[in-house]
Amino acid sequence: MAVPQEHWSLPTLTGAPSSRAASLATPEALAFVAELHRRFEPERRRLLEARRQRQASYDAGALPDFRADTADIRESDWSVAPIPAALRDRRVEITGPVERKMIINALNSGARVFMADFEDSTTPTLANLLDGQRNLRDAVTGTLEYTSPEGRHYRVGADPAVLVVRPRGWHLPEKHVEVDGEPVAGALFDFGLYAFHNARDLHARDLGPYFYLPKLEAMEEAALWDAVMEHAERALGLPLGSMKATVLIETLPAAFQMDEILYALRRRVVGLNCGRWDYIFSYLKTLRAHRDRVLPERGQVQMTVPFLKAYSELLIRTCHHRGAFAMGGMAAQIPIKGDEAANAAALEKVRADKLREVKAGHDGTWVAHPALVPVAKAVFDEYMPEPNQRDVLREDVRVTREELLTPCAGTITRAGFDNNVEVALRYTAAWLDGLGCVPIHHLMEDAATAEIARAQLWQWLHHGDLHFADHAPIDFALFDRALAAHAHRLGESDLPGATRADEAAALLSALTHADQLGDFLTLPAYDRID
Ligand SMILES: CC(=O)SCCNC(=O)CCNC(=O)[C@H](O)C(C)(C)COP(=O)(O)OP(=O)(O)OC[C@H]1O[C@@H](n2cnc3c(N)ncnc32)[C@H](O)[C@@H]1OP(=O)(O)O
Ligand SMILES: O=CC(=O)O
Ligand SMILES: [Mg+2]
Repeated sequence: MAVPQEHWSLPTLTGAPSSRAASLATPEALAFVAELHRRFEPERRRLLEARRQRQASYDAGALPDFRADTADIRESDWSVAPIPAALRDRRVEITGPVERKMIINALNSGARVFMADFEDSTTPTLANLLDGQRNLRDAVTGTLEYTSPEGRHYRVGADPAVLVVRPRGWHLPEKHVEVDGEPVAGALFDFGLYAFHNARDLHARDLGPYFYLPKLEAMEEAALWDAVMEHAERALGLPLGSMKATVLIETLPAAFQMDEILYALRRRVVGLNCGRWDYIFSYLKTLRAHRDRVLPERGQVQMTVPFLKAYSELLIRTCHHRGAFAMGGMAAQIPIKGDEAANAAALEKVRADKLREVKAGHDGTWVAHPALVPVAKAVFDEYMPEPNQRDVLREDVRVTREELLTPCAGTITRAGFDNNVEVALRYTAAWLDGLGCVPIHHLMEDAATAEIARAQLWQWLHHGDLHFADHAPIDFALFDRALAAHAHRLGESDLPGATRADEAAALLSALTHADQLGDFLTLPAYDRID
């Protein structure tokens, strides 16, 4: 409930970040965040409630569809605003958490863009968030340097990647900052602090500020971001539309509203991105009650399967018809040290993924590691000699509702089940320990990929009648045994999260045994940090 203005209190920050980091949470910056909260929190809550209602209808048997009330947006002729020069060539974008050394490495990686991530790859401890904001501020002012414990010195070189920041999604609270007795939204905290400190400097240099917007489910959620940015532009004295956004299409409901999301943000949107991992998670979550739409184990759900191919092609067609960029996504493979053959095979998988993307018409792609920049760049340089390929309209693409909703064929193996248990556990434990992205069996695992593992386990166990490829039933006893074994092994190891193994196992057990699939792993996990 809105608090009357005469009772407004000053925002409070709890917790004990380092003084250097806390120097960014100034009274003025927090007042800026508080103003965002007071203006936009009611609408954020309304939109989260709309998500719950839509999900209830899917649980009752309905299926997502293109909206009747927005047909005119899909059918009429309009384009997004002109793209700023700094973002006209986005062939390779590197992503990573907002950790100091990694930011420097990412900016120096040779990628055109660096997406600094407060979402899938960052655990939102107060220290991570404020250190991250500090690091980004230093990057913007050109003072970002780092000396490692081994004495290696890092500084940003000439021609760094263009900085794009991904704040948290609409669903996450920021419990360390309260306004009128309520926690602010994580999204508004991340966006607000970054914009407050950096927007004017970046704008003065024609470098932004630029944002990636995660996990949207409807055009109204995009419209809320547009209103937030408009307010911030006015408050900071920037021209309207100067804050630019690229939107991840990484939920199943959003795939039915690509035109609408572009339209809602048309003053400032630069493109859409195929956030494949959250998209698969969202497919599982949205259709969790639909026994006929269960997916095979996650290793078999590749971008080449029909429902994912349809989603990526629809994204390319939609973006290019509106003058926007159609960004590809993240291959999960990362370099493998000490095994040349395995490393070559991993790089070849990345190369094949990028080749598929550039040939389909994507204007650029994501990589998770600096060593993958040259791999992706070589493919895009060869097949996309111009800065982008927005002129490839993909008129041939016609995607139906059923194509987006039809699951791919495949199986569930015991190894796939066990891998889901291991990844969900190890990732959750690392996340609780403050590490939001970790390598597991030579794959990048972050909040999105771990959610797939967790959601699959829930779905396979709760349908109750599913079997492994060898016909053995999938049951809770097996899950409990696998979880206990992995928790023991992790606890005995020196892997990330080892000290949080039991806590992570208890959380996963509760989430997996619960009658309802929890919306996000990171929500109950957030109660266990700081
Ligand atoms: C689904 C999605 O949302 S995808 C987007 C979110 N996910 C990400 O952004 C993934 C980012 N990637 C990472 O976090 C890491 O690459 C990991 C965790 C997967 C692997 O990390 P590591 O095992 O530490 O990698 P590795 O040891 O090979 O690193 C070698 C060097 O590259 C650096 N590096 C690795 N990944 C990155 C990155 N994404 N950005 C910048 N530098 C990086 C390391 O800091 C290290 O630097 P150093 O040699 O100066 O010490
Ligand atoms: O954010 C990206 C994804 O794949 O999820
Ligand atoms: Mg994601």
